[in-house]
Order: sequence, then C-alpha cells, then structure tokens
Amino acid sequence: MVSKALLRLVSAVNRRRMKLLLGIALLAYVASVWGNFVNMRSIQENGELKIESKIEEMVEPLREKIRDLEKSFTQKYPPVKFLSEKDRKRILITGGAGFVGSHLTDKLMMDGHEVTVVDNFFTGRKRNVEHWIGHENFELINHDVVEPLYIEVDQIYHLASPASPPNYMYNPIKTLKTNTIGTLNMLGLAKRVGARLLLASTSEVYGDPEVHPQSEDYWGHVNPIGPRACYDEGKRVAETMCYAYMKQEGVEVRVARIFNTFGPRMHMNDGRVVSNFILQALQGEPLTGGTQANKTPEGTLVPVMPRLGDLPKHLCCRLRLSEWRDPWRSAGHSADAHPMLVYGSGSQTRAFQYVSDLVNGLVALMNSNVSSPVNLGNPEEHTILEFAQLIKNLVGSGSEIQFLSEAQDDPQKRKPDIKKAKLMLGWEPVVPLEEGLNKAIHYFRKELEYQANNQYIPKPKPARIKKGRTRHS
Ligand SMILES: O=c1ccn([C@@H]2O[C@H](COP(=O)(O)OP(=O)(O)O[C@H]3OC[C@@H](O)[C@H](O)[C@H]3O)[C@@H](O)[C@H]2O)c(=O)[nH]1
Repeated sequence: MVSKALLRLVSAVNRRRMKLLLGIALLAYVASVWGNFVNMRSIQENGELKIESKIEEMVEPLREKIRDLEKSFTQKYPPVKFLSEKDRKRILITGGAGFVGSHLTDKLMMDGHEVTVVDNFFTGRKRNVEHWIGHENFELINHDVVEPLYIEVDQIYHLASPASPPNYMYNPIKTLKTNTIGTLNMLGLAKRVGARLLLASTSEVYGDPEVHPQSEDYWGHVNPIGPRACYDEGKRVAETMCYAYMKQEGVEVRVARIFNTFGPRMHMNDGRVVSNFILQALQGEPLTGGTQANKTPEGTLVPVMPRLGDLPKHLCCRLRLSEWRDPWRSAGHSADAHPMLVYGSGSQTRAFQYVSDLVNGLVALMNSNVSSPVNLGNPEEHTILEFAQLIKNLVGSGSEIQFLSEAQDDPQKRKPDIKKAKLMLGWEPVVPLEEGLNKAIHYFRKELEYQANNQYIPKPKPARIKKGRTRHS
C-alpha cells in the first residue's frame, strides 16, 4: 500500500517534472526558431543594404554624367540676354537661314528676342541656324513666302530672296514671284498683325549707275528686260509695294538698300565674287603650275563656280545649290587647280562690307523712325582686279588670275553714299576690309576641310538575284 502510494507520488512528481521539462524544451525551441528568424532577417537586411549601397555606387557616376549632360544642354546655346516681357519682341526673319539672315538671327537671339525663322532652303541652310534649334526663344519654319503665312509678330525682317546673280538668274520667274508675291504676303501679314516690316532691298535698284557714288535719291539705271531684271526690278517693285502699303494701309515700313556684303556662311557655290575668289585662291595651284589650268579638254575656258547664265535653265528651282556640279571638276580637272577668274577687264568697281556691320545697320534701321530708303554699305571702293590681288595675297596663294568675257549688264561702278545712315542712324561700318576677308578666308578653309572629310561615296549595290527559275533556262 505504502509502496503503491509512494510510486503514485513519484510518478505524479515525475509527470509534473516531465511537463515542466517539456514546457522548457518547447520554450527553448520557440526561442531558437525566433532567434534564427531574427538572425536571418538581419542577414537579409544587411544583404539588402549592401546591394543597395553597391547599386548606389554604380548609379552615382551615371547621375553625375546626366547632371553634366543636362548642364551642357543648357549651356550649348550662345549666351542670350534676358529681356522683360515689355522689351522682348516677337520677330520674324524671312530667309533667316541664309547668309545674312542667319547672322541677323544670331544678333536678335543674343539680344533676347523671340525669333521665328522662315526659309524654303533654296539658298538657305539649316546648318546656319542649327545652334539655336531647341532654344525656347527660337523657331524654324520650312515655308516659302510665296504662300501666305499666319503668325503673330511685332517685327518682320523680310530678307527672303536669292541674292547672288547666278542664283537669282537661275530661275528668274521664281525670283520675281519671291520678291513680288512674297513681299505682298509679308506686307499683308504686317498689316493684319500691326507689325513693322523691314525690306532687304539692294544696291541693284540703281542698276548700272550713271551717278557715283550712289545716294538714296538717285532713281537708277536698270535694264528692265536684261538678265538681272528679275532681281533688280523685283526689288524695285518690292520697294514700291512697301510705300503703297505705308500710304494706303498705314503699315510701318523700313527699306535697307544693301550693298555688296561678304563673310562666313556664304554658300560654297554662292557664285559671288568674294566666295569665288577665296575658294579659287585656296584651291589654286602655284604660279609655276602652267597657264592651261582652266582649260577643258576641248580648250575652252570654264568658270569654277556658277556664273551668270551658266546654270542650266531646264532644272527647276527645287535643285539645291549643293547639287550644282562644278563645271571645272565636271570637265575632268583636279579640284586644286583653280585659277582666279575675273569677268571682263577687272576695272569695274565694288565696295564690300563685312556682314556684322550690315546686321548692326539693319537692326538700327528697324528700330529708327526713318521710313524712307537707307543705303547700308562700306564706301571703300576697289576694282575687281585689285580685289583679286588682295585676296590672293591674304591667302598666300599661287593662283593665276585669268580673264573671262564680261557679264551682260554688269554694273561698272558701285559705291554707296552713306551720309544718310551716318546722320539718321548713327551707323557706319567698322570692320576693316582685310580683317573681314581674313575671317571669311578662315571660314572657307574650314568649309573645304569639312567637305573633304564628308565626301559621300555611294556603295555599289549588290546585283539583285531573282528568286525561282530563270526565264530562259
Ligand atoms: O567669279 C567672279 C564673280 C564675279 N566677278 C565680278 O565681280 C563683280 C561683283 O560680282 P558679284 O556677283 O559678287 O556681285 P554684284 O555686285 O554683281 O551683285 C550683287 O550686288 C549687290 C547685292 O545686292 C547682291 O548680292 C548682288 O546682286 C562683278 O563685276 C562680277 O562680274 C568676277 O570677276 N568673278
């Protein structure tokens, strides 16, 4: 009995102990599982942290690069002044991608205005204004002024027209349409939106002048049916239209009579004397190179760049200047054997202004209260032969100077009288001829390098092999 009771007591104690032991074991197990869980989480967190910091390390330089790129994007434009809403003008430049137009675009953009360039890219090039593309103040529209244009602007610089004799003679009807219908359209726009319009007129309104130097009150001496008439008469009627709109419709007009101008961004195939002479001098062969250099295999002289009447009439105006084939090279001559070609005796005179002077004059005229025509040009006059010699010396070229027949209706003397511009605008040219020529020479040297490095040589196409059975097998 006693032993049974003792046994029961012991087993009861043991059961309790067992329970206790089991409880402790369970607790220990739970604790260890929890510990493992916590441990794993901290390892995972550590791992994640490490991965994150690794990613961060790799991403940071990329972020840095993006920041640099963003900075370079915002700094890629030339510096632009800030103008308040009141002073900032919305300005349209027709022909703004051309030689003069693009320099004017630069000036007005840098002065802080909003500029819209309209160009049909016949003689203009996107390259001339590409440094502004994307700028918030700039817009480029591919448009021909012969079609109407509807935009809101405060000022219109109407420059659209080919200006070099070979270019404007290339499609005389188109030149007439541009200067007449194009000018009407721009005057219509000026009337609708109340804008002031500046017409880029020309010294060619004086024709082959009988008065020397030419002042604004000279009426000119133009052959109305000659090869230059499409431009000369086109600009004369454009001036007439401006004053008709001023008198009848109250449109504010400004008329700049622009004399011979040169500088960087003239087209390689422009055909005017400055670009021709510089390119010929740069590509000229040494004096010892022989006098037959500019002869075709048939022995006839050929000009190196398009010259009056050389452009093929059957080709329409959609042909780009860059598509013009140099007759010198087409005749099988090497590009570096160009002589400098003077049309006529070389005794005819011209006075050349550097493009930045002209641009300053255009802006001064636009913002003045002078509504009658104003000559803008440099009165330093030279014969064309003197000019050829000067360029040859500045380039240090061994080119020969050779003479071709005289161009029809070529003005024999030209020099602007700029008293009016000096008095009314406080403007006169400041860039000396040699300084301007050196800048232009530098530009054309770079252009020749650019062309040499970007020659397009089409790859021969592999012969097309037809699938299936051949026809006569
Ligand atoms: O390669 C050439 C090119 C031209 N010339 C001569 O150099 C003189 C100037 O000729 P350009 O073609 O440069 O220019 P032009 O003076 O005849 O016409 C210019 O006048 C003023 C502007 O409005 C225009 O840009 C343009 O029509 C002319 O006597 C011409 O016969 C050459 O001797 N060799």
